[in-house]
Amino acid sequence: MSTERILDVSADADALANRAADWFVAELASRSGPLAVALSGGSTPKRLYERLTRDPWRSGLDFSRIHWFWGDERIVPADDARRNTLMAETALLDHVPVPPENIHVIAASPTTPEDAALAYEAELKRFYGADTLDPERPLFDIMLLGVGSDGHTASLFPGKPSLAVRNRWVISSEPGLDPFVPRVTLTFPAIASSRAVAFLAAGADKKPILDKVFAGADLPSAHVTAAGPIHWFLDKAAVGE
Ligand SMILES: O=C1O[C@H](COP(=O)(O)O)[C@@H](O)[C@H](O)[C@H]1O
Repeated sequence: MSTERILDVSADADALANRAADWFVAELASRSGPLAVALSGGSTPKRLYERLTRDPWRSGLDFSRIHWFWGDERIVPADDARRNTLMAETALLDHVPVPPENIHVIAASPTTPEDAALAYEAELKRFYGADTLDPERPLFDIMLLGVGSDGHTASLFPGKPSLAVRNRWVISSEPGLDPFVPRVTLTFPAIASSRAVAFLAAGADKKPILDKVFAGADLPSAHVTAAGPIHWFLDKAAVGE
């Protein structure tokens, strides 16, 4: 299991999105067979998603092979602007030739968070073809993550019992930060079953929490592991001079 960090610092959020898009396409190009990507919500990945609808990135992706999942979701109605799915559809999935069966959405309300989590775990197990994660065969090819101002990632919030869950792939979780709506999140073991993880964080408001993460603070985003290195796509404002 890798905890190696690779830092990639760009001039600004637009340059960061270009770097992350180059990396995303190159990562998937090196793999054969069906591909699994877990998307995150948040402001920074939106720019990456928009890049992937345009060349040169778009023509570098074989959309028939890519399956799209989410690392976490807000359990609100499907048309609620707080849905991570809605953001990814609007920025990316509505504009590219994705077979509908390749989009694996976490259920919206009125499904309860626990039912949504159980159904998503079953969906992931069906896709993976087993009930147990094999460290030699990661579930995801790419896992995209963000870091909140409190150090949370996906919907794994500091101090919450969800951080200790090892026997589930997907759970319902309580928010520790706005928006205070019920959430569903992958657990640490499911996130760790990724060939490559990329965190995206831009802007000066991320600097205080990134300073803590890189100083080794006990925060969810600092505890992510993966089969391969953990890439951090950042901009200069987020790291300071
Ligand atoms: O609530 C969430 O926040 C994190 C971080 O988002 P950001 O806008 O501060 O970058 C995000 O990664 C997660 O998917 C989302 O549900």
